[in-house]
Amino acid sequence: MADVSGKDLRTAGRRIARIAHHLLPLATPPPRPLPIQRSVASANDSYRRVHGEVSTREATWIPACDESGKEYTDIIYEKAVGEGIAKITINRPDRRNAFRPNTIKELIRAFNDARDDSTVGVIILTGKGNKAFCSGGDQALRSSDGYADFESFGRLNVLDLQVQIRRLPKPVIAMVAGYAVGGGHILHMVCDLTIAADNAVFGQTGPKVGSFDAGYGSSIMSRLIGPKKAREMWFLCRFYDAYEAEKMGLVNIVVPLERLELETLKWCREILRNSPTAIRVLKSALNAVDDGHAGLQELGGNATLVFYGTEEASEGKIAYLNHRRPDFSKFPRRP
Ligand SMILES: CC(C)(COP(=O)(O)OP(=O)(O)OC[C@H]1O[C@@H](n2cnc3c(N)ncnc32)[C@H](O)[C@@H]1OP(=O)(O)O)[C@@H](O)C(=O)NCCC(=O)NCCSC(=O)c1cc(O)c2ccccc2c1O
Repeated sequence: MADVSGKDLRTAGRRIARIAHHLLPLATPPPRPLPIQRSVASANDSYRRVHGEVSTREATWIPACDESGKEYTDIIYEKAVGEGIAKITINRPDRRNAFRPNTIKELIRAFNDARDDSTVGVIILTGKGNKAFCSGGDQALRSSDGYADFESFGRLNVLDLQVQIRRLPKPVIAMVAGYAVGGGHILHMVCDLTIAADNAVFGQTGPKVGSFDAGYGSSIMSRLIGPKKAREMWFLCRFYDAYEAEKMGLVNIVVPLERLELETLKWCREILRNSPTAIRVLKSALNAVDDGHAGLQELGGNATLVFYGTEEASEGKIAYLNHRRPDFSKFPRRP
């Protein structure tokens, strides 16, 4: 039997007592919990003491571009100075920010840039002006095979954009003033969060104008608001105000129009205080089931990405490069 000193026994005793304290039912009844409101408030207070207030000041936006160096005509792409926030604005206000294929191509370029820019942690998607976030596909350009602007064939390239937003490893926040309808409503739904102004209006119009989105536009909506409400929204094509949308779970918060950007910035800054890797993995985890194999692939890719940073993964690579057997013996096989 191994030698066990009195000190070892005392240390073990203290450890057992500490663990038991967490596991056993308490002999005396626990103190009554604080009313929920007060305990949340005091938790928030202590968070604030350590981290400080989240700033609600305006951002300084500067124009951004992507590596193609091409000008944008249908969108405005900006980054906030020193903040890690990118803002992408659909800029066709005279058409209620309806998108044409070129708009989508520009959006895809800007989102790609924001994804690859490691100084960017959160992306805001919005529409120019207060009347609309986006009114969907430009119906004047609709042809028998999609939407066509400068080309002789049609496209439904907004579907690529939807997938891009879902897979983008950074939170995308829809900042909605005015109408988010048709394909514009689907765009806000595929974003991670939606901050709505009190003048926001949400709805599908497809069946009214001879269209439908049977992809994310249906499945994600059903997830967000439930199958019955999703049927109501698609079959009746009614519009809903911001508060109804909030009640349905379509939006995270409704704020006065004049506070829309400041509130959105506050949410961005609060997210940016948190671990980017945790957020990245959580976004893919939250999408994984709904996105099927593609969702698992995204989540799995994140696991590999994190694993590559470990000594265990490096051992495999170094052994290969040095033409020797890898020695994984020192790495724990955790329970
Ligand atoms: C959004 C509105 C409710 C706003 O009404 P309001 O009264 O405020 O403004 P006006 O109606 O006067 O509009 C001002 C001006 O903008 C033009 N406009 C607005 N929206 C569009 C649009 N989507 N396309 C083209 N033009 C638009 C409007 O004509 C006016 O111009 P004037 O020259 O006449 O002054 C209201 O505008 C509205 O209901 N808009 C239409 C909404 C709509 O039906 N959108 C299309 C749904 S289908 C879709 O988006 C879609 C796109 C895809 O890429 C898909 C891909 C794959 C599957 C499905 C897809 C899909 O369904």
